[in-house]
Amino acid sequence: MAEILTSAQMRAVERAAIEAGRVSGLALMERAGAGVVAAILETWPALAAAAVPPCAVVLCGPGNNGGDGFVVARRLAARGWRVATYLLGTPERLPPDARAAAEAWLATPGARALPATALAAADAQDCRAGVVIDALYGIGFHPPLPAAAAQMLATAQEIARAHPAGWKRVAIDIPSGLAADAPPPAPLPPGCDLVVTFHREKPVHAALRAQGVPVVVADIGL
Ligand SMILES: NC(=O)C1=CN([C@@H]2O[C@H](COP(=O)(O)OP(=O)(O)OC[C@H]3O[C@@H](n4cnc5c(N)ncnc54)[C@H](O)[C@@H]3O)[C@@H](O)[C@H]2O)[C@H](O)CC1
Ligand SMILES: [K+]
Repeated sequence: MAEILTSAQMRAVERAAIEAGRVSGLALMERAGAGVVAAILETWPALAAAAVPPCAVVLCGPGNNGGDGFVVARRLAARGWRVATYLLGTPERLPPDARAAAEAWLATPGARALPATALAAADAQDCRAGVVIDALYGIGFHPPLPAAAAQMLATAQEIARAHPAGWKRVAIDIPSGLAADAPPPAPLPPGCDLVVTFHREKPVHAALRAQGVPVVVADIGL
């Protein structure tokens, strides 16, 4: 049974690797984003093989979880997907690694990088298959969930419900609104179809799996 790390232990592992010069925060973010994309394509091969490029709606939060979302957006767009990101906050206030990831995404030709207030379920009605990606909050989250974030997650559920056969809901690291180090409330808030975390599971993941939520642990070289 792989060990479970608390959020503080995870940060310590990350910090030690960065301070030892083995890796940068931005490289970890890039590996995290690549791990999320790999998990999506392995979980739903039909999306990878779709004749019509799938869509991705990426909800990006104010921190490095949001930064992971920008890496995922850029990598899916590079595979020909139709991608739009919605940022809760402003690029200027992102932490450095997330800002760099946002700028790399913004430099992508045709990148649709929108504010959170622009998110509407109608955005995706002409797209029959894709993923809604929750990159709002990860291990840095402490309840309660801000109303603006809750509204984005509710819209994401509407998008996925519009084409239930084709749209999947993916949470980066942790479904936003849940604390990393505590068991989630029962019943869970509106679900997600896949959670992709990094390096090791945190306490919340064991409980999510016990409630039937698939959890993939992506190796990010730590
Ligand atoms: N740990 C690793 O090895 C890696 C982590 N990555 C990703 O980074 C996030 C953690 O990022 P962080 O910036 O610390 O926090 P979040 O993005 O989870 O949260 C953003 C920000 O939001 C603020 N906040 C927290 N709770 C609330 C609240 N209730 N209301 C409003 N605002 C809130 C708080 O200030 C946070 O800083 C991790 O999950 C991974 O996705 C790396 O990319 C890869 C390696
Ligand atoms: K998340």
